[in-house]
Amino acid sequence: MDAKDMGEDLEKVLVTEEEIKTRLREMAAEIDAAYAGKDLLLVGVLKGAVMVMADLARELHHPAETDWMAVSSYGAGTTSSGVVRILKDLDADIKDRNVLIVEDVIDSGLTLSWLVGNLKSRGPASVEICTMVRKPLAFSVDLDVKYIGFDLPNEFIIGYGLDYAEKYRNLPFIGTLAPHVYQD
Ligand SMILES: O=P(O)(O)OC[C@H]1O[C@H](OP(=O)(O)OP(=O)(O)O)[C@H](O)[C@@H]1O
Ligand code: HPA
Repeated sequence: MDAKDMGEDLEKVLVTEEEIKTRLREMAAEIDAAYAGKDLLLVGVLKGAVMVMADLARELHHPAETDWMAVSSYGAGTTSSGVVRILKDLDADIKDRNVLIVEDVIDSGLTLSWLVGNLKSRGPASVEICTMVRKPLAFSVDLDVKYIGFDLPNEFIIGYGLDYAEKYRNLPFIGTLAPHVYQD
């Protein structure tokens, strides 16, 4: 799917496919340097992080392992409920392991603050966060985010894993939707 398939539904492109690729390469280089000679487990948060995980993992030289969690924090709408439930837990035991959480977006920060607390309670050697997008609301939450693709304004975004009612995850760029889509 691409911009031309969106017709009138696309408002604007905020981050192009090329910009995402370039930034991912830079982030992968930082992660390679930080974890050189160390164990590394990438933990993707389903479903949004699928694209970031797939592309980031392939940019890494590190033989990192991957695992997945599914948590529910958003319903079908566009605001966080703040209530987080584990829908699918990790397969791996993370005791004494270096965990790097991979996310598509940190918005209110509620999902990640809960997840970091949950993972830290399992006795890992370290827990860090890598996200493609961070939004300004997350500044009000005490979250140390080591690797950030892009800081974007407080608008609802779609593409590159990010959905509106499960659609538009398969866009190669990050953008916003025309207002009529929400009203239809
Ligand atoms: O910082 P927050 O306000 O908590 O929002 C961030 C969370 O919201 C999105 O997931 P979502 O619940 O939409 O599920 P999805 O990844 O399956 O789309 C995103 O992938 C993060 O996990
Ligand atoms: O802006 C967003 N878009 C899609 N999913 C999201 N989950 C949190 N914020 C967003």
